[in-house]
Amino acid sequence: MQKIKKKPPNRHHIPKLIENVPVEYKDNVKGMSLKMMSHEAYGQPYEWSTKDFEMGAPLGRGKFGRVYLAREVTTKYIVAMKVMFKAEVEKGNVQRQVLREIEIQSRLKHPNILRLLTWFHDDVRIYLALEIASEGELFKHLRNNQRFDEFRSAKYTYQVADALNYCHLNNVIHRDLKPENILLTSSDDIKVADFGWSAHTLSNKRKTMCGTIDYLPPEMVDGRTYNDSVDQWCLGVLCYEFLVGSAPFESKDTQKTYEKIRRLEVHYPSFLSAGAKDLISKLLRKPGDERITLVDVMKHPWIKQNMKKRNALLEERALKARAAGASYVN
Ligand SMILES: Nc1ncnc2c1ncn2[C@@H]1O[C@H](COP(=O)(O)OP(=O)(O)OP(=O)(O)O)[C@@H](O)[C@H]1O
Repeated sequence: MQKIKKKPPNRHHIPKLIENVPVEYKDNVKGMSLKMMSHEAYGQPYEWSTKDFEMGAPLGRGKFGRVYLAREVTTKYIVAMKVMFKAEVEKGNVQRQVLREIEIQSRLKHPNILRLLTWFHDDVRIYLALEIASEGELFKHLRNNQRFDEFRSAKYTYQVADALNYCHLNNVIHRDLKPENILLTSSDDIKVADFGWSAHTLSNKRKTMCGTIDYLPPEMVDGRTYNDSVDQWCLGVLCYEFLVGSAPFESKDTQKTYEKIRRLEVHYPSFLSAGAKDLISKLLRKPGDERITLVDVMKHPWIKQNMKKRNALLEERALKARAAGASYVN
């Protein structure tokens, strides 16, 4: 059978592209789309290089990379540019993980997964042009707030479940979910990041940092084989940490943490609602096949009720702000 080649969108597609864009943003999105379509790189093979980007302020620093705000010269499109030194990558013996991060992250296209827009390298460095998540690490927000309320936790849990479900449908297991690997956008939406680092991060951090073993599922603690249900376990730990402010198996002593995980020793504080407890306990099951599916997480009554209440609350606030003549943005 002949393969039908999908044509990239062109100017005639603009009305369709901006169909669902809120009226106040239509002109901006239209302008940006036109600029992108007239770019030399549009729909063509193109060799990106540092010449295409103006580098701005630093956004953060990882083990092997520094991340900067950057702007594509022609379109003025803002990205987060992760710059890694080849020598450091080689010294850390993480070439495979970098390739994996590039390979996985550039093919996953989901609203709650951080997009790798393009990448290139020179003799010394590797550059990853990533979608911007201007609110940075979720971890920072969690520590600033101590814990999130149920509305916020339910929304984030839903978005992470949606992202993971998409990964699993595409045969990708994240394996290293934790608030440090989740970024937040200016519209308070989740972007799951850090793909391809899991194997490295776990084996490395297990020795060096106690914190990261808190998310290990029992099958990994015991060195048994595992499948994608490890991500459901991690989602249970994450949802607990959103609501309580610390991970359920956290302990000063590594061995104690392992023991708590093995014994499924979870303390549910009294302020947790019955619905939240129900969802977390359905994710934190020792046998992987007993863990609630990600689709059922998204349909769980606690998630649905809280998302509904949150939307109603936001609408009410927006209406009040509009009535007061102020513009309300969330
Ligand atoms: N797309 C992005 N948008 C905004 N800020 C970002 C983005 N990507 C990374 N950052 C910021 O840069 C920091 C470092 O990111 P990076 O991915 O290098 O680090 P990491 O995940 O901590 O490191 P590693 O992958 O080496 O374990 C992040 O903690 C975050 O604050």
